Formats: sequence, structure tokens, C-alpha cells
Amino acid sequence: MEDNAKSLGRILVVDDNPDILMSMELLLKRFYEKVVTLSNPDKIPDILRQSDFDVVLLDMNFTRDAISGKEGFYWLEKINLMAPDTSVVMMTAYADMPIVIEAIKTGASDFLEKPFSNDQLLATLTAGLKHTESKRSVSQLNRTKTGLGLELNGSQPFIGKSKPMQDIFATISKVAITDANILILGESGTGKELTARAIHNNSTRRDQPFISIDMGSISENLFESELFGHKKGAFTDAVIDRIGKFELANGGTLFLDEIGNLPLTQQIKLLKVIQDKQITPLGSNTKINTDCRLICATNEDLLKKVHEESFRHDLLYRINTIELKLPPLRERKGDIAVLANYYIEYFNKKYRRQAALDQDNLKRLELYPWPGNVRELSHVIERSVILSEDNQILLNDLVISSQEKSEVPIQTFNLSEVEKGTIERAIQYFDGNLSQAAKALGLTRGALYRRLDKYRL
Ligand SMILES: Nc1ncnc2c1ncn2[C@@H]1O[C@H](COP(=O)(O)OP(=O)(O)OP(=O)(O)O)[C@@H](O)[C@H]1O
Repeated sequence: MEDNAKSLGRILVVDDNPDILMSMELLLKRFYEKVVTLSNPDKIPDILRQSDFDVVLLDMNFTRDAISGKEGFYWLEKINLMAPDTSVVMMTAYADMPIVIEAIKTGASDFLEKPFSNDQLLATLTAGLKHTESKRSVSQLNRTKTGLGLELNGSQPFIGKSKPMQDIFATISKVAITDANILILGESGTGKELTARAIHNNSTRRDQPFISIDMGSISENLFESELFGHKKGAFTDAVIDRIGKFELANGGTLFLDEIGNLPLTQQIKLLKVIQDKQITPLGSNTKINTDCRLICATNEDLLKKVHEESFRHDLLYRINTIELKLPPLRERKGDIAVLANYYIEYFNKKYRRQAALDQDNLKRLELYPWPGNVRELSHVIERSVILSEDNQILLNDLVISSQEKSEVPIQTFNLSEVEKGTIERAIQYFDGNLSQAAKALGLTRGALYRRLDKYRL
């Protein structure tokens, strides 16, 4: 390879010996587009958050722990978690077979025994880059094949092949590994809880608890006891000690759903705990340290609530380090077929049916605005599978119940909203037949299409 024919490849070298770093940098810069060297492994997470690398050359033996390689293994695991498609080549002067095997099992792609020649190094890097390329095409293939964005623990998939959901999955992967507090916004049924679980399951806290709590459903009296716990005798009904959710989530993730429903008196208590990272159970005078990653969710406009003074600005600022906005299903119609098919398969298994959806019915699902989002879609499919006959979901089986039909709130006098609502209802009324709907609305088909586009129906 010539200096002027650099190969694509972004290489990170981590070694606490400055001489090794300098000589490797000098050599590798002649061959690869980007070479970054790092003498302090503690900086690995930061650098991986800032840039992508194809291969990491990682020393196993930092001075703190010169021989066992434990620190190298620690960083190997961390890199695998943060950048699963990047190949890691381990370097060590103390390579013996058991260590090599363990490193490969832990996820290293290769090994370099020190001292190594330039040719050995370059050959290993060429193999490492090939390895990265194949890892990337396998994960890309898996994603496009199934339409699944992220696999959650267990059997629950998180589906979305539309561009907005693929963007959400990419953001989840990026933010999961940080400890930043996250606020998930979105209408009911868009998958906010699923998103919170995906963040937890892709984070370094995944082996610790994920504790979820619906802030809208806790009564004002029980708020402190639920969240911070209580001691026996703290109040009349406190017959035994109770551990609060903050303590249960210690080391893991605490998911506070419907945070917008929290009354102001409780917001201040929550804020204090988030700031101090300490809780005091009711009836106790001992503070307990808490270490949990906070994920909150709401379908309310919190900024508006801040302006109306029903949500504290300082609390919003604490919980929304990163905001993730889940798009409603009507804005990602591309996901409807894949979701519908997933639920048909799921409920076919559950109810021992073999129902299938034909193109007309699929069109109908795609035209419906889904005010209850994915939750509503799953309910509609469940009912339709149960009612299906002769292995076919019939048009009449696809019951979109009246209470689930989108209604424009009666209070609205906004002309666009009224027009949008009327169009939605006409399409529902004519079972998705656009010609009939257009006729009833007094529009040409072209004019109806333009409005469908305008209102993203
Ligand atoms: N992208 C998706 N793929 C598969 N299932 C989904 C997806 N989004 C939502 N669901 C399913 O829809 C239902 C509602 O999802 P979830 O509870 O996460 O929504 P939510 O936004 O938290 O709703 P709410 O605000 O009403 O609590 C769940 O059964 C969930 O499994």
C-alpha cells in the first residue's frame, strides 16, 4: 500500500505506553483514513460516543493491572456494548492460550502478541476491517429482513421499518449507553414504555431491574410511600416496612410514566430526590443513596404546562436531558402492514387460527387514522382474528369499534380540523372507498388526494 492510496478505515489504538502509541500512529496514518490514539482507557466511552471506528486495537494490560488482563477484558466488554459492530483486536505481551480463548469468547475478533512486526499489524488490521464489514452487513440484513428495529429481552419485538422509527431506533442505540435522563414524548399507544424498555435493555444497566410506575395512578397520599418507601408504623396502614420504587430500581432504570399528571406538590419532592440522588423512606431519618437512570414519559405538552405554571420548569430541565418524540402511527403508515402481520401471527397462535389479511383490508388499515396508535391496532387485529372465518379476515370482521373511531372534539371550530375530521369520517363510512368518500364530500378524487396529503391521512 502506498502513502497516497490510503485505505478506508477508522482505527482507534488504546495503550498506556506512549512510545507504542506514537510509533503505531506514525505507521497507521500512512495507510488509513483516520487514526486516533488514546493512552487513558477511561476516555474510551467518550470517544466512542463522539465517533465511529471500524477497528479498535486494545491493550490488555494497563499498568494498574499489568498481567491478568482483567482491565482489558473490562474495556473489551464495554466496547462490544457501545459499538457492537466494531472489531476489537487485543494486544498483549503475556498471551497464553487460556487468555486468548477467553478474549475471543468475550468478543475480541483477533489477537496480536507483542512485540509484533509492521506486517503482522497491517495484516491483522486488514482482517479486522473485513470482520467489521461482515458484522455490519449481518445486522443490516437482520434489520431489513424482519422489519424489527431493536430486539427487546424476551419475545416482545419493537417493530418499525419506516424512516421515523428507524431514526428512533438509531437514537435509542446512541443514548442507551449514556446515563442521561430521557423524556419520551408521544400519543397514547405509540410505544413509549416499549422505548423505555429498549433503552434499558441496550444499556449497561440491562442486568439490573427495570421498574415502571404510572404517575397518573398513584394517589397523593401514597406518592411518597410508593416512590421512597416507608418504615413500619410510619402511618396507620404501614404494618410492615416497604421498599420504594427508587430503591427497587437501584443500579437499574426507573420509568416514570405519565409524568405530566404529577401534581405540583409532588413535583417538588421528586425534584429534590433527583437532585440529591438520595431518598428518605417515610418514618425513617436515614438517607439512602440511589443510583438509577431516570426515563420519564408523557403524552402532554410539558412546555405548555410550564407556561401555564402547572409543571415546574426546573423539573422539566432535570428530566429532559434527551427528548425522544415517538411519531403517531398515522404518520408512519409504512409500519402498518408489518405491525398488522406481526399481530395476526401472534393472535393466530394464541387462538389457534390461520387468519390472513387481503390487500383490500390492508388498504383499509392504512387509511384509518389510528387515534389509539399501535395499541388500538393490536386490539382491532385481535378481535378480527377471533371473528375470522375460513382463514380469511373479512372486511366485516375488521371491526373498528365506534368508540375507537377518531372524532374531532366537538369544541373545535378550527376549519382545518373540522375538514380533516369530516374527511376521516367519510372514508371510514365508505369503508375506505375513496371514490365514494370524495363524491359524498363534494370533491373530485384529485382534490381528496391533495387533502389526504395535506393532512397526512
Ligand atoms: N413499534 C411497536 N412494535 C410492536 N409493538 C408495539 C410497538 N409500539 C407499541 N406496541 C405495543 O402497543 C402497546 C402500547 O405500547 P406502550 O405501552 O409502549 O405505549 P405507550 O406510548 O406507553 O402508551 P400509554 O401512553 O397509553 O401508556 C403495547 O402492547 C406494545 O407492545
